[in-house]
Amino acid sequence: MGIMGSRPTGSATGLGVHDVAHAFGARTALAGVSFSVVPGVITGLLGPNGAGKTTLLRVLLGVLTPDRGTVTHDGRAVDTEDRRSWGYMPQERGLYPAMPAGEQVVHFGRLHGLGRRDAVDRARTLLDELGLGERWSDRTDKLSGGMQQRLQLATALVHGPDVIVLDEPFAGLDPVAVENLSHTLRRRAAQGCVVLFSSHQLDLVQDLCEDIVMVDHGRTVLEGDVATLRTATGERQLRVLVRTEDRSWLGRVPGAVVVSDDADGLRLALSPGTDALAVLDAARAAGRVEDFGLDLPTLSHLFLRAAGREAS
Ligand SMILES: Nc1ncnc2c1ncn2[C@@H]1O[C@H](COP(=O)(O)OP(=O)(O)OP(=O)(O)O)[C@@H](O)[C@H]1O
Repeated sequence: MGIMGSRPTGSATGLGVHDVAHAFGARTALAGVSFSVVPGVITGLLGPNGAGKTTLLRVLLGVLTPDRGTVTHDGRAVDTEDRRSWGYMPQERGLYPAMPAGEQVVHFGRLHGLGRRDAVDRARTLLDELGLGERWSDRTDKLSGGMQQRLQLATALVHGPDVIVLDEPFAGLDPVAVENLSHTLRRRAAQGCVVLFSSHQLDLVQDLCEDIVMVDHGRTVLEGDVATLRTATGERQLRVLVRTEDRSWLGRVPGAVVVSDDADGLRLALSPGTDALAVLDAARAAGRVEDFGLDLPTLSHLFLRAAGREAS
């Protein structure tokens, strides 16, 4: 049983995944996963390679029929018609290499039934939003990998879907592109869209996700509101750069354990209930403190804990 955050699950609005299980031959990819994605709340489906994320997204999209379980939208079982209106960005690229970037987006808009003028307007707005406005006329295969990824996203968003599902959208992107894509997803969520994406890069997406579903070996190990999950442990880490070789002051602060001690300073794990300011005062009494900060546990840390992999 995983640890659950504060947001109520099983809500009738948004997407619902109910007890989905699937095996490929003898290999169990999903062992009964349930969660919901609330409109307006960016939700990350997180887990290591092979956890079952892509399999789950394929079930959501109806590409794969699971051995067991159902998918609902606003409390109703989803059908092909519903899914056709969604925006989906698969992990593998599906763009026409020789087609110019802008035309590619227009083409997908037309497939969704948009008139040409409307499709062109939306494509222009989207390429500008994704930082590809200057590349409208360039052949798709002349764009960099990260640009093609953003173009793929544009093709998934051109028809203005209210359900957006993305498989590893951040893989291979540089920090600027990550920020750009994050901004686009935040905007869609703020407009009330359902936004679900998968990632194995937990710490890269921890500031973007509001809700998470963490899976491991086809099971949910952690689920809920990120802020609640990160604060709930009561653990903190204190970074302190103190100008002294003396470490004897550490003996006077119970509840602080040294995690690392290097050029960046000391990193101390504070057990729940430890007064971080008292620890900082002890450091200041020992020497000049040039920098300090208090961090919550990272999503990787929470994953390792929840999945019982701390020792590895
Ligand atoms: N078509 C398939 N045939 C056989 N086994 C499969 C197939 N697709 C996935 N699997 C297996 O199911 C499990 C889950 O795979 P899945 O691709 O869903 O993981 P993932 O979480 O998306 O991983 P990654 O982060 O590496 O993309 C793995 O053990 C994988 O080998």
